[in-house]
Amino acid sequence: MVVASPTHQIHSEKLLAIELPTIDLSGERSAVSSLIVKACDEYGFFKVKNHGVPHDIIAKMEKEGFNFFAKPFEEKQKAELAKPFGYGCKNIGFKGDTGEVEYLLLNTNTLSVAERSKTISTDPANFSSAVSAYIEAVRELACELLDLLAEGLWVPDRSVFSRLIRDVDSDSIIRLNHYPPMPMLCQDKDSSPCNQNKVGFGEHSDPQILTILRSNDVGGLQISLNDGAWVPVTPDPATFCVNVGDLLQAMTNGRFVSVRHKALTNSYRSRMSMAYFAAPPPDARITVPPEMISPTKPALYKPFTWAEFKKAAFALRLGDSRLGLFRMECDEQVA
Ligand SMILES: C=C1C[C@]23C[C@@]1(O)CC[C@H]2[C@@]12CC[C@H](O)[C@@](C)(C(=O)O1)[C@H]2[C@@H]3C(=O)O
Ligand SMILES: O=C(O)CCC(=O)C(=O)O
Ligand SMILES: [Fe+2]
Repeated sequence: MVVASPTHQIHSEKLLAIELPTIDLSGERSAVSSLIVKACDEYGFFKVKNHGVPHDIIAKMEKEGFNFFAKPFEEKQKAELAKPFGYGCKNIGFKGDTGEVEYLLLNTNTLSVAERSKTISTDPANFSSAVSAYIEAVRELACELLDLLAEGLWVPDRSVFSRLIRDVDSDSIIRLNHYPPMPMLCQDKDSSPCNQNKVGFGEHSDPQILTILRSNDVGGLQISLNDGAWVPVTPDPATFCVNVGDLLQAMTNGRFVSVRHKALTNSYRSRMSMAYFAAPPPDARITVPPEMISPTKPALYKPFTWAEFKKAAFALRLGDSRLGLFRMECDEQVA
């Protein structure tokens, strides 16, 4: 993991101005797989370009997202479905977390998208086809990245991770977040500068295997380094931002870390992000490839299913750490 270097500090904001690695997926395969492993080792976050997701598919999805969030609140509320799916505003999860965000959370199953579209759009067929095309393309990207990761880790079973996402019963989800512009907070007129953006989506790690995120050209995403410093991620609509989730941390026996991140609002401009959370089927057992366990690196986590992990995750607050409950030495009852 990266440690904050004082030379990178912007003193007035106490933020670091370092850039995440951007990996060109059109490069030579073994070089690309090594770079991805390096980025996961060092940051847990990286960007990808030449990712193969067609521009028109992204543009259609973004248009549907912006159209939806531009509707009057009463209209959007019609898409409030069984929690956690559907439209949500300010409330995140079941445990009282809040933020300056509104969102649409959908299961990625094609039939489910088609059904949900009826309450989301006045042109459900169009909405459904845009979302399904985006999900399919981003799922392919997630699978390719997971295969490259397995290759870079020298795991002989190259589809050990991607198989879980390709499964028809995969529990992957898609989330569209909209952060309306929010004037900055001024805490103390006389002493401190007015430089505090409001929290849109509070500090957390993503519970799934891998997250593939993109946003419009408005900044807001920040990631936490292991010394507690926050690093803003420069928005770049030409790339996808990829991050390790809790399950990938478990499946690499703690080698890759599911890095905590948060999203702040912008003072002047609307920000929209679209996140694909790649997850296995509920009954999938989360195991570590045998090559990643040795007498010097004994298994860190107890075996568990995604359903068990998800149940534990959704019973916790947004910022709580969940993997700790599944560590070998933890005696707490989690099932
Ligand atoms: C407070 C919560 C919201 C969340 C479920 C949880 O109990 C803890 C994890 C949260 C998170 C973060 C990443 C994704 O945005 C999300 C959909 C997920 O799978 O885990 C959210 C959950 C949510 O918003 O329901
Ligand atoms: O909006 C963002 O950039 C981050 C959103 C996020 O972390 C999430 O939806 O889990
Ligand atoms: Fe997240």
